[in-house]
Amino acid sequence: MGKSAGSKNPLRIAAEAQLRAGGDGPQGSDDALLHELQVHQIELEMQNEALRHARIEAEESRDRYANLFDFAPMGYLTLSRDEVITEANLVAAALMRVPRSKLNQRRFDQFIAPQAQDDWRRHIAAAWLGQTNVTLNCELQLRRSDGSLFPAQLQCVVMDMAGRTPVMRIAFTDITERRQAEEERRIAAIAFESQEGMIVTDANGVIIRVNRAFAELSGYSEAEAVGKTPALLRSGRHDKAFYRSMWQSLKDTRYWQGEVWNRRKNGQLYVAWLTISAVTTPEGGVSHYVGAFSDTTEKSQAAAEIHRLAFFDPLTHLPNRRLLQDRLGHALAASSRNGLYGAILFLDLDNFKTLNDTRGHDVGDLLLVEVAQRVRAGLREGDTVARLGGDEFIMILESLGADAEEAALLAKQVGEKLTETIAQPFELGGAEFHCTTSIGVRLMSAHDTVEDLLKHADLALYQAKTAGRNTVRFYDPSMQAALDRRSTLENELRHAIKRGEFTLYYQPQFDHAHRLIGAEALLRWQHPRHGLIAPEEFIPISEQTSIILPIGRWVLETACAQLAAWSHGERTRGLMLGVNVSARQFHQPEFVDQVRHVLESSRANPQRLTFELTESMVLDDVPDTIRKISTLKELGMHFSLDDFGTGFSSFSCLTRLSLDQLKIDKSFVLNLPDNGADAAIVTAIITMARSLGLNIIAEGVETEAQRVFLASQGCNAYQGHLFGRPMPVEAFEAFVSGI
Ligand SMILES: Nc1nc2c(ncn2[C@@H]2O[C@@H]3COP(=O)(O)O[C@H]4[C@@H](O)[C@H](n5cnc6c(=O)[nH]c(N)nc65)O[C@@H]4COP(=O)(O)O[C@H]3[C@H]2O)c(=O)[nH]1
Repeated sequence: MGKSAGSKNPLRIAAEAQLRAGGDGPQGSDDALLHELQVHQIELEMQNEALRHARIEAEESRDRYANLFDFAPMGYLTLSRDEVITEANLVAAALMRVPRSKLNQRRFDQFIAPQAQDDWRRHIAAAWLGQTNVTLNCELQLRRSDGSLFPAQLQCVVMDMAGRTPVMRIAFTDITERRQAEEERRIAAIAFESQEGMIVTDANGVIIRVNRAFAELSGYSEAEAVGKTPALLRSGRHDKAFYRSMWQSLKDTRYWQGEVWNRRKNGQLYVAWLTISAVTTPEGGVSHYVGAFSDTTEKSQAAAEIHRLAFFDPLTHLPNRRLLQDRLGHALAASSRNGLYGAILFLDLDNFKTLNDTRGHDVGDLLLVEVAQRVRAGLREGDTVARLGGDEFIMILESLGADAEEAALLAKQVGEKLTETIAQPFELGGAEFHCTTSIGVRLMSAHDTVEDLLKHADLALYQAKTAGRNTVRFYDPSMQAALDRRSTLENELRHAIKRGEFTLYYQPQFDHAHRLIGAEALLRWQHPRHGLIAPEEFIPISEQTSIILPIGRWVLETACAQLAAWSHGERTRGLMLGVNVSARQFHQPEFVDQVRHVLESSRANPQRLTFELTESMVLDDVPDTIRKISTLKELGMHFSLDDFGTGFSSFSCLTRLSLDQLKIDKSFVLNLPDNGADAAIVTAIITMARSLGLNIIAEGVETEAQRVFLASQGCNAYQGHLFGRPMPVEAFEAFVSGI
């Protein structure tokens, strides 16, 4: 047992020191043994004391660990190799909503959501297979004991148990809040990068963030905007009061929305729909302002444009047919409320087609715009003026009076005022233009319908036109009868040729020395019931329905046959024969061949044949006219321009046409020589014809005074009642023999 002092352990040295301090040292061998025993006793006591201390420390440390284990902010579980929970802390039990005692011995996969089972199997298999003491992280959906689910983050580690079967420790937390926060952040980020421009300012209105749409809409980059205030966008279109009321609303309700005019960086103005919300702190103060705006310029412009296109005529900006019908409906309702008569006026420009055909559609459009302005200016504020299309305008005059006669008188006065205003010369593309109008009027009272009103006003207009134009006419039921007659005539016209109802009349033409030089062939329709019908009644109908083509051919054949017959007569063989050709007939592609064929089969001398063309048909297609005239002239034919002066043929156009003759329209001859304007026109026409080397003939010469004036100006041929009326061939031949 004895040991040398040099190899003594510290415990023994301490025990011996303690014994020495007691004063008893070893004297003999018994004493030495006793001493030794005493030393051992002291050593044992000291060891016991040390062990007691160690145990107390171990117990304290275990309690600390148990507390940490139980109250750590995470759930802790220990799983056996067969995944049974062998240990769980209180937080784990709380998270699973189950008492800790019930958690133990349950399989952990019972707490995994069904849809997460596969994931869990994968993770756990990897964990068992992988290295020990290495942490494996995963996020899984867990299922509480009450069946509710929650997202959790798990850290799993397989612990090496020093020879014993390894266990798995799992630490897990509920990440519901983190997930929600992430989701909200994602939504906020997406919302912030929406199509709307977004601005976030601090409580002082200094911009701290803007989104991409802001940069696109305003033209300012984020760097340019941050640090400034939204005054950067100001257009200057709103006054101080506007912004005052905006701030007041933000102060009162923490919210404002409305339309604002903003200005882009490039100076362009735009309309924006702006919403501003204040972000408040829990204490109730404002921490930020969030503004969202979208450019609504196009939307408001598009809405206005759609409205304009749907209800207004794009040329004159007057209401169109749709809006007119709507307004008429309102006018009728008003009339039934107040018992007052109104009127609708249907206005149509006389000769608009001629202007359009001769001066082009652009000039036609200018006239329509001017007319629209004059009509609008000539009516009261509340009256409606609409354009139906073409040159047709409708006016609604409301509340004219309780008495029909009185209302009719007022409507008539308005109509006459309008015709006067439109009769004032127009300045169109640098040239003066005179225009007249026809107006049909229909009184309007409560029991009328929109359809009837429009139909009757149209009939009245038709009557105004047939009454010689430039007039105002009221609706009269007899107009319907006239229309019926027109459609009957149209039907009958289709059969008139084969029934042999057409005939040609011949009107003589004389030269300045009163020698008969020729005749104009004028068509007549010998109607079985209505007697002789003048061409002005049926030619327009036949032109509209293309019946003019067989009629024109019949006229040509008959006239050529007549020329051929006259070539045998002493007094008739030298006569020229004028034949009217309609536009449709002339412009048909086979016209030249048709003429050639008729000339050949009739054996008429083309040198004696003059085609009378009107100005408007020539101008319809000038190249076609030039081509056809020159081909037919090669056969020896002549060409005369009929109704000259009513159209707008230009000097240069006339020179290109290789005409032989100009015919002064009878409307200019009618008031000669007293009407100064007509006299001036006639003089100008004659001078122009002479300068072009053309013959000139005046038609509609009824008086000697007219003839004398025409002769004094250099006119060298005449046609008119003064010389002879149109007559059937027999009468004409007798007329020729009698000269
Ligand atoms: N107030 C008045 N009138 C006079 C006088 N002298 C002749 N007239 C009329 O003036 C018209 C002259 O014919 P237009 O200008 O070619 O005008 C013609 C012509 O454009 C067209 N027309 C006549 N026959 C034919 C035809 O065969 N084919 C075609 N396409 N049109 C025809 O019908 C129009 C009217 O013919 P009409 O009724 O026969 O009317 C004829 C004739 O009767 C006069 O001194 N005073």
